[in-house]
Amino acid sequence: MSINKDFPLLKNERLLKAARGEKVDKLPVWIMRQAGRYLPEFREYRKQHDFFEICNNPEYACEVTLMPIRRYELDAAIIFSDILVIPQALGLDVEMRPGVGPVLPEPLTLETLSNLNTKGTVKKLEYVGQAINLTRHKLEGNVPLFGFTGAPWTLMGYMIEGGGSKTYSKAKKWLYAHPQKSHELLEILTQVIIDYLVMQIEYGAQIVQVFDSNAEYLNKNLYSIFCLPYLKKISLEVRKKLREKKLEEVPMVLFAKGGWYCLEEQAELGYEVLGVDWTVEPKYVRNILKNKNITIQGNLDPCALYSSKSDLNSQVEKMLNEFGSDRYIVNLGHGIYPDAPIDSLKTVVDVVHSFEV
Ligand SMILES: Cc1c2[nH]c(c1CCC(=O)O)Cc1[nH]c(c(CCC(=O)O)c1C)Cc1[nH]c(c(CCC(=O)O)c1C)Cc1[nH]c(c(C)c1CCC(=O)O)C2
Repeated sequence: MSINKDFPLLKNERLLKAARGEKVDKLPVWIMRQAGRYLPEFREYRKQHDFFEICNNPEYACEVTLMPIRRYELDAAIIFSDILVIPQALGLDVEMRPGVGPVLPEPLTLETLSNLNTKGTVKKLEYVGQAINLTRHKLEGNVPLFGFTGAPWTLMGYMIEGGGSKTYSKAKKWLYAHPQKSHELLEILTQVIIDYLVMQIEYGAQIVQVFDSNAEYLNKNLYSIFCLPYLKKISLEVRKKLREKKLEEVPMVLFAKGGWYCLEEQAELGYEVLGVDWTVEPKYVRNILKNKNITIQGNLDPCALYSSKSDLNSQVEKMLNEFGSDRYIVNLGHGIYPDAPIDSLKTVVDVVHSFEV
């Protein structure tokens, strides 16, 4: 499959500028899970197509990626896919069950670790690259396009638990009882993630985000042993491989949800942008990261979208004032919920774009 690299000129560089620490005309805003079930047009589309059918088909994935861009003046698109396509490509079955979420009927065990298909894994994910390539063209340069991946620990969690979990105690058991096997798995995932991100960038992703959604179940000690080294390897190796392939570097975002306990350490991993959730105060974040040349992304509580319009207005304004307009990308502190009122998102975007930088 060839890659069409004759890309349209990017007309809105706000988000990439903020990521690189350059001056912006207005604050950039995008929303995690912006292409999702809160959109009536997405729910309609899902009646016709299975979740992974959309992920697998570049034209479907492109169509769904564009839905929020048509409706709102967002400053970035994020390719429609899922973090669990990596476990799938490694040979695990993943089902998306309505009302339940992702289910892996046969979770990974110590015994099946050696059965993972580690050869040609990224080749199997090329359909994501094709979706990115098509979408980058269809966006006509209106906004930049995010690629993304799950972080090693977050993927490990889903693979061992067989889906989401309240405690991630089965996956954490590996960390305490089987540290060697844990490192073996994390290393396998890290290698796939590096090549997966490089592939996405080669196909046209203009910025990439690493989702470590399960950071909140660990602590500084565990995160230092089982996450930080792999996250650093990812940023360093991706950049090295881009240079070797003579591809342009793109900004990298790390979103370690609930990972405030090691924010300072995250700043040393080589990511331009760090995402933070709503449980951490803007002033705390700015203080820890001052003089670190890091852009902050976040952190409105997704539930704030249930507020009245005037309350939502003041909450967003308060957040913008507290973070300040230097090196800041506006987002929620986690993905938008399926029952979020669709007008609330317009309110957020309007407040952000009328904020004087
Ligand atoms: C942990 C995680 C997953 N997937 C993802 C993460 C990291 C972000 C996070 O922490 O929320 C990432 C993801 N998943 C999806 C995107 C698409 C792009 C976007 O709009 O942001 C992205 C960036 C689509 C999706 N991924 C999923 C949906 C909803 C499923 C459906 O349409 O039936 C969408 C639109 C399903 C999914 N996929 C996953 C879960 C836990 C669920 C169930 C929760 C839910 O139902 O909302 C795994």
